[in-house]
Amino acid sequence: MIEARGLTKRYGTKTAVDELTFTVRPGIVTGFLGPNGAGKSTTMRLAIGLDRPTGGTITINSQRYRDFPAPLREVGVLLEARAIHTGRTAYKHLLAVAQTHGVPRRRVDEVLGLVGLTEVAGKRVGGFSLGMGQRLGIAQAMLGDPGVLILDEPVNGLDPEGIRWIRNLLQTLATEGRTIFVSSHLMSEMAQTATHLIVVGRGKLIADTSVEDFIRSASGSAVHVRTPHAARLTEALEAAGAHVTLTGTETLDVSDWTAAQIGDAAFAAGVPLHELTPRQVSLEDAFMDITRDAVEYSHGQAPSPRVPASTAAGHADAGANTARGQA
Ligand SMILES: Nc1ncnc2c1ncn2[C@@H]1O[C@H](COP(=O)(O)OP(=O)(O)OP(=O)(O)O)[C@@H](O)[C@H]1O
Repeated sequence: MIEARGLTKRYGTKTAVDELTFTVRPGIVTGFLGPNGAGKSTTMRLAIGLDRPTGGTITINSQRYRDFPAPLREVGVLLEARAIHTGRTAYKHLLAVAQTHGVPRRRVDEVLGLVGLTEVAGKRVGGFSLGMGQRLGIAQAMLGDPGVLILDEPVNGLDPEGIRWIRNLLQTLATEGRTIFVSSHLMSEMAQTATHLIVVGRGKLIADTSVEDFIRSASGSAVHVRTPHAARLTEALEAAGAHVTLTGTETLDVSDWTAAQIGDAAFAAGVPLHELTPRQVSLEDAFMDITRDAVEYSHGQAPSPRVPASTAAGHADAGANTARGQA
């Protein structure tokens, strides 16, 4: 279990992590999602003691990382930028790490087998492809057979086969009861790997939700309606139980009703319609929508008018602990 409570990290005037509170539970893969610069790497670095928080705490199994007598046995870590001695063979590299942490030699063979590198164990790491390098990084993280894994963008730059492999491995390791915390800036990737999502933007918590809830709300449809009598139609639809968002003087969005139902209700209320357009929202769109403010801020652009599609309403429903209001 990983627990962040009011976790804050400032670099000068820059707040990289801003009062983050979340819990990463064992037995499932938890995705840590956010656009570039959202504070994911910083949070992970704080978790493993590579940096000290300006405020708040982050603990692993109720302890700070630096208080573990044998951290390798508690937490396996794969950070984005890895420093590996490229002249060494994969076997020698892992053996060197194992020996400095009191891990028996046979465990090196085990982790090489686990990540499918047994055949190339005698090859120099310098000649490894990106995918092989990632496998080696994961082998190293697994050396101490830790109950917690923290992986920063492990599928970055991998081919589809490599992505599928990591995905299956993480799910298997989670099923064994481990805590798996894995960052990414791609929603579609996380949707297929993780069970739970923690979404950050500009260092703040945006959503803490199950992937299932996120998908259910994001893929819900909305219908865009234009009518010269928007207020009257809203009243009629709401009286009939529809969820309506007025988006302009003549426009509204209706979620969870079909275009036919809305058309019939408008006809019954004697309201003319000028437009009736169903909209489907993709997962990636939903993610872009909830992190849009954070991305715009980091690019220094003025906020554009929000497209009030079903994602906005969907997001509000998406998580048990949706925290957009604080962002
Ligand atoms: N050592 C540092 N000094 C100053 N600013 C930093 C430092 N480390 C990170 N930052 C800033 O903190 C913010 C969060 O960075 P971080 O690398 O944690 O984000 P991220 O979500 O991991 O992004 P990415 O996906 O691009 O790696 C960024 O604006 C970054 O420029």
